[in-house]
Formats: sequence, structure tokens, C-alpha cells
Amino acid sequence: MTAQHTSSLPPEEDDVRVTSQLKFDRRRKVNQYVRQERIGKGQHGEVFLCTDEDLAGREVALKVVKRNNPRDRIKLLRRTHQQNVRDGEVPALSSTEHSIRREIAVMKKCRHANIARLYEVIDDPKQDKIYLAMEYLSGGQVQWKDAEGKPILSVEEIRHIIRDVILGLEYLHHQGIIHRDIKPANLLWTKDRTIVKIIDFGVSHFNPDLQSSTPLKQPEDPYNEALFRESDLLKRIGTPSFLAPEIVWFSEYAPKQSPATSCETLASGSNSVTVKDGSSILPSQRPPITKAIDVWSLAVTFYCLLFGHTPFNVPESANENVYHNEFVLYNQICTQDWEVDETMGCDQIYTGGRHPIDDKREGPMVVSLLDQMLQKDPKDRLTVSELKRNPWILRGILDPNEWITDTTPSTSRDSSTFLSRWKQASRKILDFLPRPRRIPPL
Ligand SMILES: Nc1ncnc2c1ncn2[C@@H]1O[C@H](COP(=O)(O)OP(=O)(O)OP(=O)(O)O)[C@@H](O)[C@H]1O
Repeated sequence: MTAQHTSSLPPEEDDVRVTSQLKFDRRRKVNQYVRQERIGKGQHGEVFLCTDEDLAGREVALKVVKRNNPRDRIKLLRRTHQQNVRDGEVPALSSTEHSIRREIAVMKKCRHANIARLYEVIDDPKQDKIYLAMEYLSGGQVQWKDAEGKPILSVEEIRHIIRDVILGLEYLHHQGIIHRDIKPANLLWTKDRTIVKIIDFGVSHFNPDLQSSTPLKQPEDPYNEALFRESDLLKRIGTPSFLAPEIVWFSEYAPKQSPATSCETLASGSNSVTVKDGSSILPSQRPPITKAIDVWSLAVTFYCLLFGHTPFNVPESANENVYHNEFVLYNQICTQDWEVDETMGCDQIYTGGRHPIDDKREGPMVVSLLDQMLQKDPKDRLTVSELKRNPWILRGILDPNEWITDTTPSTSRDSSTFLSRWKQASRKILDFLPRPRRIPPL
């Protein structure tokens, strides 16, 4: 039986293959993919290293996801799904199927050097699993701490990683996509550990209205409306320590009066409060959920790489009740300031403390950057494109203006031109920049 290929977008726009027939071969082969070993397991499925027989044994990461998880209300939703498909309506999806379809819809829109590439989707309606063949990133997850919780990356290596994630995020945001789960575990190295790519789009959000410019109209996926509901944005989805204040927001956290010691002014005429160091705290109305949540999670990721621990933590004295602990954590995220260690990175560069005197040294530059990314009020937070222009991020790039231009995404239809421009630009950078001195262990 030969696999049948259909694609919903024009070939120049989208070369993600969608295959609707699945053939097993003694369970070692899924169509042309020969299964090697399991390389990952997540909430939604398993990921296997496979070789592609049709492409001279090219290695791929095959993500296998059950349409229905036993936890989902299987029968009801499945019946609704089949009924709706028959009727040509947008199907109601189980949460697992919802997540994988969201991941597919997002990855199909993406073609960028810092985003894991999706090659093929095998979606046979007769099978209970959906398969995603993706670019295999064999360098593994970005590791950031040793057994004692000490940072293992140098500050220069961290700059490279953050720069790669900024470019990936800038592209996603430009496409109208919010990732919603940026954290070190979702950042994978290429084989030679020179490039970091973003993975895991299972909780991502897409809204064409969020696109930065109006790209040439793409044929809309009829499921998009059901997959990406604006109301989902308000849900507390993602990884708790990395969630932005506006996501974990409880009305109790909002300032009702000038908080005791740390606050200097209650900004008159505005509904947010300014603290002593100039950073704002939560406004009294819940802020909308925007792309700014990715900047917050990136800041938490940045902090983890620098210091080997997260900025907001449940105190050791916390009790066994996970819900209580989560509440304590969310309270910290919304209302507490964060501290920095005396030094950052495995090369132990001095930070100068939480409020360093403004100077051009590395430590104060990093703390000031973190400060601008970890603003509680999202409207005060840096955007990704502002972040990209930060002097610390640009440090070491020969021609920053050229780099900014060459790496800035334009319309989505330009993505392949953009990619080749980006490759040229990144080659220049890679030629210039020192190679990471220390390859972190797998
Ligand atoms: N393209 C890839 N190349 C190499 N390894 C990968 C790739 N994609 C995923 N993995 C590995 O598989 C693991 C699980 O993948 P992924 O995060 O996509 O699954 P998930 O079910 O969505 O996970 P989560 O529970 O975090 O939502 C990853 O942490 C990673 O180690």
C-alpha cells in the first residue's frame, strides 16, 4: 500500500507533507520511518529517533501522540468529532488531539533556523495515533545546572542561546504565534551544538490579528477557529515557574492600596503601582494575555541559565499540598521582587547585585536587561524586537545594524528568502564569534 500525500497549502508556502495512510511493518517501521530508539516522552506522547528510508536514512524525530488520552472524555468527544467531520463541521477535539493539532497548525506556519522544522504529518483516520516527523535535534536539551544547582554555561554561551531564542520568538510573534511554554527543556541544540531551536508547540496560540504585518493571505485552516480560542489564552497553561504574572493572576494579588515598604508611589491616574527600583507591579485590572508572556518566560529561562535556579520558588517551609505550593509560587510571581546571586554563569562573573550602579560592565548590563524583561506589568516589559536591540545581546556582533536587518522577518511568504539571508548572517556571526568553550554534557 502506498502512502497518499495531500497538502492543504500551496507547495511554495508549505512543504509539510500530510499523509493520510499509515502502514506498519512489524511495528519497527511507520511508513518509510524505521524506528531506532525512544528519545523523549512528554505529557502528550513519545518521541522516537527514526531514519527515513526515502531520504537516504535521514534522521528524524517522530512524535507519536494518541488522539485520545484515557483522561479525555473519549467516547463522547470522539463521537462528536466523527459526527462533525461527516457533517463537514469543525470537530470538537479531545484535549490531546486538540494539543497535537495545535502543534501541527503552528509548525506548518514556521520555517526558521531557530524553530524545529516539521517535515510530515501522518494522520490516518483509521488509526488512533498521529505521527509528526520533525527535524532531529541530536544535541539534546539545553542543560543549565549541575547536580548541586550551579550554572554550567558560561555567560558567552548563554548570550548565544538567548540570542537564538530571541530570533525564533521574533519570528513566531511576527507570524501571530505565542509559544506559551518557553523554558530550557523546550530548547534543543543542533548536533554540533552551535544553534538552539525552539520545540513543543502543543500549547501555542495563533491569531492572524497578531501578525506584525499583513502577509499575503494564506488559505486558512478550517480548524483554526476551533483550535485557537481567545478564551484559552486566559487559562493557566504552561510550566508553573515560568508563567507570567498576568497568567497566574488572582484578583487578590492586585494592589488595593500602596504596598508597605517597597513601594514609593501609587501612580496617580494609572492603575499600576511603581516600586522603589522603578519596576511596576501588577495593575489592578487583569492585563490582557499577549506576546509579552513569552518575554517573561524567556527571562525566567535566561535567569535559570545564569544562576542555576529559578527566580521565583516555593519556600522550603512550604507544605505538602501541591495546590497550596502552587498558590504560594503564583503569589510570589505576582507580588515579589527577585534577587540575583553574587556571580553569574560558570565563569562566575560579578553581577553587582540586584540594583547595581549603572555602568557598562557585564553584570549590571545583564541585571538591567532581566529587570526590563521581568516587569510585572506586561505593558512595561521589553518586546522581543526591543530585546534584540539590547547592547548586551548585540555585544560581539561585528555589524549590529546589518545583523538586525538580516535577521528581521518580513512577510511569511518571504520565509525561505529570509532563511537564506539569516543563514548568511549567522555564518558571518559564527565565523566571528568564539566557539563555545565548553560543551555542556548531554
Ligand atoms: N525534534 C526533536 N529532536 C530531538 N528530540 C526531541 C525533538 N522533539 C522532542 N524531543 C524530545 O522529546 C521530548 C518530549 O517532546 P515534546 O516536549 O515535544 O513532547 P510533549 O508531549 O509535548 O511534552 P510536554 O509534556 O513538555 O508538553 C523533549 O523534551 C525532547 O527531549
